[in-house]
Amino acid sequence: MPAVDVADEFETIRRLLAPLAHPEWGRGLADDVALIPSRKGHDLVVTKDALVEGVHFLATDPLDTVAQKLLRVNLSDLAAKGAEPFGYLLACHWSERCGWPERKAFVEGLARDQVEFGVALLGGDTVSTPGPASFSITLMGWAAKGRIVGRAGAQPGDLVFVTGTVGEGWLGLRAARELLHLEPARLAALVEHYRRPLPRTAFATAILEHASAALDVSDGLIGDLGHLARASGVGLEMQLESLPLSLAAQAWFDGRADAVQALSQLATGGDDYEIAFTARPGHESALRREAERLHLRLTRIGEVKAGEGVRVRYRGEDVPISRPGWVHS
Ligand SMILES: Nc1ncnc2c1ncn2[C@@H]1O[C@H](COP(=O)(O)OP(=O)(O)OP(=O)(O)O)[C@@H](O)[C@H]1O
Ligand SMILES: Cc1ncc(C[n+]2csc(CCOP(=O)(O)O)c2C)c(N)n1
Ligand SMILES: [Mg+2]
Ligand SMILES: [Mg+2]
Ligand SMILES: [Mg+2]
Repeated sequence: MPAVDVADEFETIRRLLAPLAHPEWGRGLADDVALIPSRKGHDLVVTKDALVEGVHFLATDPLDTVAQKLLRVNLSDLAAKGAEPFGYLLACHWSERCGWPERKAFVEGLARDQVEFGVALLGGDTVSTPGPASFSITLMGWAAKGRIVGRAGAQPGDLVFVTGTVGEGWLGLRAARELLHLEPARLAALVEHYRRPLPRTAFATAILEHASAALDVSDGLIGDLGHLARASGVGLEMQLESLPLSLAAQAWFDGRADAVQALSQLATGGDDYEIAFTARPGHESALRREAERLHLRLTRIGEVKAGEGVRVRYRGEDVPISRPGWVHS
C-alpha cells in the first residue's frame, strides 16, 4: 500500500478498515448499515466499552496494542456471559497525533485479533477530535436462547472463583509509568498484560454450563464482586490470601512489607479482564477439569453468604477496603 499524506475519514474507511469487514454482513463498509440475519434458537448478545487516552491507555502505548485492548475488553464481557462473539461496530475518534502510520498500526492490531478471536468488522464511525484519542467497540455475539449467565443468580452456599491471575493490569500500568523496580523481563510481562489483556473466551462454554452468576473484572476484583453481590441480592466473603498471583506479581509482592495492603491493591486495581463467577459446589470438579484442559488457572477465592456486600478477610481477620474498584466521575 503506497504511503498517503491525507488520512481523512474516507481513505481510512476504504483503504484501512474495509479489508476488515465481515464478509457477509458488513456490506463492504460501503452502505449506511450492516445487516445481521437473526439466528434461530439464539439470542443476540451485545456489549460496548470505550477506551480513552490518558484514562484507559497511555499516550506512549503503541496503537496496535490499543486496538487489541479495545477489542479484548469487549470480548471479555461476552466471555463472562457465556456468549460467542462474531462481529463488532468500531468508533474511532482520532486525535491530531493519529496520522496514517498510527491508523495503519491500529488496524494491524485489529486484523491480528480478528483472526485470533474469530470476529469481523460490521461498521462504525470515523471522526477527528482536538482532544485525546478515544475509541469504542460495540461487540455482538450469539448465545443459545435464554441461556446467558447474568450478574444475578448467585445463591448462599455457592463458591466464588476467578480465572487466571489478579493484579497484573494494575502492576503493568505502574511498570509502564516506571514506578516499579523489578527485573526487566518481569516489568515487560506486566506492561504486556496491561496493554494486551487475555480475555477468557475459551472458558465461555464452561461459564455457560456451570456458573450461577458471572462478570468480567475490569474495575477491580473486589469492586466487581460487589456488583455481582448487589445484582444477586447476596453477600460474598473472599479470602485475600487466596488471590492468584503471576510470577511477576509474586516478585513484587515479596518485596512489600505490608502484605494486606499489597494484596488489597492487587484486588482493587482493575484492568484484569479475568472472569469472576459463582457456582454451586457440585460443579467445582467439572470446572476444574475444564480449566485444566485449557491450561487455565482457576482459583476458589470465597463463598456466597446471605446478606449483602463483599466481606474481605485475611487469615481470619476482616480487612477494611476503602476503594474497592475504579469509578469514573
Ligand atoms: N451511557 C450508557 N448508556 C446506556 N447504558 C450504559 C451506559 N453506560 C453503561 N451502561 C450499561 O450499564 C451497565 C454497567 O456498565 P459497566 O460499564 O459498568 O459494565 P461493564 O462493561 O461490565 O464494566 P466495565 O466498563 O468496567 O468493563 C451495562 O449494562 C452497560 O451496558
Ligand atoms: C492511563 C491509565 N490510567 C488508569 C487506568 C486504570 N483504569 C482506568 S479505567 C479502569 C476501569 C475499567 O474501565 P471502564 O470501567 O471504563 O471499562 C481502570 C482500572 C488505566 N487503565 N490507564
Ligand atoms: Mg462498560
Ligand atoms: Mg466491560
Ligand atoms: Mg468500569
